[in-house]
Amino acid sequence: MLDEVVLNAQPSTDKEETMPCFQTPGPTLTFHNLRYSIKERLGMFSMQWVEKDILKDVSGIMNPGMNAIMGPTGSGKTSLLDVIAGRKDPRGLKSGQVLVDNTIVTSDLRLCSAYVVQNDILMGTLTVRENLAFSANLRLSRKEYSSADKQMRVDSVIQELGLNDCADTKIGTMFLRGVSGGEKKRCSIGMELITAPSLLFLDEPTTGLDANTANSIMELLQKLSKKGKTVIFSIHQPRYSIFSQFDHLTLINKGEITYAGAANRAISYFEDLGYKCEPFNNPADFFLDVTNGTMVENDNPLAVIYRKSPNFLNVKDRLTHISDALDPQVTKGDRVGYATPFYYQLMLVSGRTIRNILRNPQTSYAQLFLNIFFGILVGLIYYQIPHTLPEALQNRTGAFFFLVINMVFGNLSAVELFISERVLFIHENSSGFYRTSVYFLSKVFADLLPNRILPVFIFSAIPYFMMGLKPDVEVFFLYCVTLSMVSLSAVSLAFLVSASVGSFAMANILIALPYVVMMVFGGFLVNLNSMLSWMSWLKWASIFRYGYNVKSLPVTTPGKTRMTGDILWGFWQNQVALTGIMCVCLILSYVQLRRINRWK
Ligand SMILES: Nc1ncnc2c1ncn2[C@@H]1O[C@H](COP(=O)(O)OP(=O)(O)OP(=O)(O)O)[C@@H](O)[C@H]1O
Repeated sequence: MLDEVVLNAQPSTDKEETMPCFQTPGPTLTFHNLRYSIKERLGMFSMQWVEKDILKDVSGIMNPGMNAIMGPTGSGKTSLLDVIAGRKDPRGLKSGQVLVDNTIVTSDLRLCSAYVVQNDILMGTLTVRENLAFSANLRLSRKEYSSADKQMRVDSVIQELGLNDCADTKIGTMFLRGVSGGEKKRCSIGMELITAPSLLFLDEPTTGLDANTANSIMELLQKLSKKGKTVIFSIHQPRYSIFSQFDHLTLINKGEITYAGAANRAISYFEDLGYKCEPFNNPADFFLDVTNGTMVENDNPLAVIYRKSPNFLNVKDRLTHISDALDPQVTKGDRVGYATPFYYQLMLVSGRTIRNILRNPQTSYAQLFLNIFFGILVGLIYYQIPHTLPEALQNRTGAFFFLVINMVFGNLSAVELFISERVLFIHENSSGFYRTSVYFLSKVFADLLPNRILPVFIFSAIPYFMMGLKPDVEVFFLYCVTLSMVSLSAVSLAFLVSASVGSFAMANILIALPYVVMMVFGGFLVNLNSMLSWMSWLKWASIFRYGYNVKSLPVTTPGKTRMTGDILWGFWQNQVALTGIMCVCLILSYVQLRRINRWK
């Protein structure tokens, strides 16, 4: 289904037909008296919090064209961009409003606006065309766009962004060299242009790129702006050729605006204040030097001067007119829904997950190899278990404990399941690609189940026959079911940990703890009846215990081939308990995914 847009089609040559997405005129974005603050702890162990303003009473107007937000490191340019793009936690916004074409904007605008993040977030195992097709299929409504329309949109974006040469090259991963940095950035911009946005936000689009690539990215943005789009971006210290492409410049320092107006009038503004830009000095460097040089402790004299300047008074005047005409009942951004239905999203996201596993199979191979290796090892150690006591009992107990340990600890790799894609999920989910439930179910159906069940069956079969357990299909099946359930419960717990934390180090610590506690309460290392009663309840949560209980099933009893009702009843009780653990972990994982902080 990922191929809903036919991926290898030739780019259309009809210019008029392929460019409709770049014709919509951009809106005017205004922001009034924005004050944004964050809470900081007074000291590392302090219970007291202080509020720190990172945007202080900031107002401005951004028209269609190239709107740059510039300032020194930590000045608040990304924060300003995020607040006006609806990406920053709305709880921090203490006052002010953002309007798009004189209509109040809610933070749900992020679901339907275009925002290119600083670090390109793309699926590395997919090609440029496949990534763009993924965006088109999910973000363009099926009612309004046929497959051919979507394909045409992908082709036109590839053409417009000059991505023809690398359209069928993979983006690249840790193991795979892919497209260049500039091509990756173009592809990230293309992911957003697919929806034909008239308003485009970009966070530091040139950071990490060499001078020529940075220049070509900015030329591309300028081309878009010339077609009427409102392009708003933060940028740190651009070279002159880039600076000269700006239409509007907002200079910010310590959360306050020190200049806002036409970019080509900024030098004369500062020269009027007595700062001289040397003939060969880069204006961007000059502005940062002036800004940094005038800061006196917490005073920001340039911001004070700006607030008295005709530029600011003019902005204020226009903003007052807009405010007066405002209808507070009308908002943009609420009732924003997804462009595609649930089942369709599930097919596309699952398809991408499977494709990603197939193209990046190292972990799956390692998992399979480990299972086969341990299967043979267990089979050799406990080869043809004798039927006489005490060897029969000791070896069978040891063998089953070993099997269950492998089932549980063999799934440690599952903690990376979600962490490795966390940033991608947050970006796509908050940009309105798909629902959280879709992502969660795609992981369960396309990753968790197939990746964990197939190796378990291979692993289980090898030692079963080597150990000389009961040659009975029914018993073998029940034995495999138990080990699969042990594996799935252990994976679900790993998935819960993976969904709850953002770093591998934390996840490894958090998963090791319950696994070890469960092992202790598994019934092999300690007699559970002789334990302190207030501790012994932990046995009910032990995956090891329920898995280990299977040991009574496949015993070769000469002359007795059927299982008694008691044994079967005990067997199903264990399966119900394992299913319960699995379901609880999966439900909690889903809750954790929903709780992830999507704000910047
Ligand atoms: N969520 C947050 N939590 C804590 N501090 C924050 C948060 N967001 C922003 N800040 C602080 O606000 C200030 C402005 O940050 P911001 O990222 O907007 O600056 P910037 O100008 O974009 O810097 P840079 O060029 O280094 O990216 C910084 O001191 C930063 O530490």
